[in-house]
Amino acid sequence: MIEAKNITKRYGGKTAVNDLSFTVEAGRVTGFLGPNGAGKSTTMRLLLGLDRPDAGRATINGVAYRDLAQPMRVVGALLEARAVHTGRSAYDHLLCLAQTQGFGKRRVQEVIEQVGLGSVMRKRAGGFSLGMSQRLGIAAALLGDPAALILDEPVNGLDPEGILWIRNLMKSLAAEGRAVFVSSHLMNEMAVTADHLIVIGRGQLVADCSTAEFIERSTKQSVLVRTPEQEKLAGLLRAQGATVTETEDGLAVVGLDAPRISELAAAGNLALHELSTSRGSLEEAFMELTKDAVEYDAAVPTTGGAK
Ligand SMILES: Nc1ncnc2c1ncn2[C@@H]1O[C@H](COP(=O)(O)OP(=O)(O)OP(=O)(O)O)[C@@H](O)[C@H]1O
Repeated sequence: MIEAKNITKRYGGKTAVNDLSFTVEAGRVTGFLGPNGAGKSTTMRLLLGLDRPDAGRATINGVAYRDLAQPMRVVGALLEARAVHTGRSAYDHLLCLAQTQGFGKRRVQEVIEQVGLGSVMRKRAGGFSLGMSQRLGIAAALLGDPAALILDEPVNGLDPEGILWIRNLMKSLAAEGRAVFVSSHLMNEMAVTADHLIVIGRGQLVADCSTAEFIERSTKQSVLVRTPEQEKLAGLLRAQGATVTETEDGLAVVGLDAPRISELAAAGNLALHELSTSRGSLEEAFMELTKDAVEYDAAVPTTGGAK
């Protein structure tokens, strides 16, 4: 379990992370979302002991990273895949890392196979594509068979095949009982990958809830209605408290669901030519939510995790 308790980090006059608390539970993928500059990388660096918080405490399985006797056995991290730039082969790079922690050649071979780099393991890692570098970075993170993983924007710059691969890997690592904490600024990607979401804006917590709950609460449902009697129906629906907008496609109705609209139309003897329900874009909801962290601080559920 990864835990941040009231962590704050300032750089000069800039507060990058502001009194942030959350828990990343084992056995699920927790998405860490926020627009660029929200403080995601800083938070991950604080969790990994690469920076010291000005206030608060970050722990992994109850212990601060710097106090872990064998950190790679507890938490694996992918921060900057390109940081792997090296003249060494992928195999030698991993072997060096492994030896610092007392892992053998067999473990190196295992993680190489796990990330699909078997055929290129003798090639110079410096010449790897971004996708291959990401795989190598993940192999390094997995070396110690850690209970927790911290991955900063692992899908950035990857092709669709690479994105799918990382998505499935994260899910399977969580299914094995690990705590998987993954940052992204892409809401749609996290919606299909994460079980739980922690959303920050301007260094502050904006939401901490299940992905399903986030989607349910954040996107407005609207119903498109086509009828030859547009004005009459619009009047009927407004009288029931719905917000009705006349668009080129028909009436866009918010505040009443499709069954209720059809009942009201039937009662009013009005024909319906189309009735379809849609949800607003998740990406739009996310941008709206994070555009002003303070304004939206209390607007979204913070169930489970925020302590
Ligand atoms: N070493 C530093 N010195 C000064 N300011 C910093 C430093 N590191 C981060 N910041 C500032 O802190 C804020 C949070 O940055 P951070 O990189 O954590 O955000 P992020 O959510 O990871 O964004 P991105 O997705 O763009 O990486 C930004 O305003 C950034 O400019």
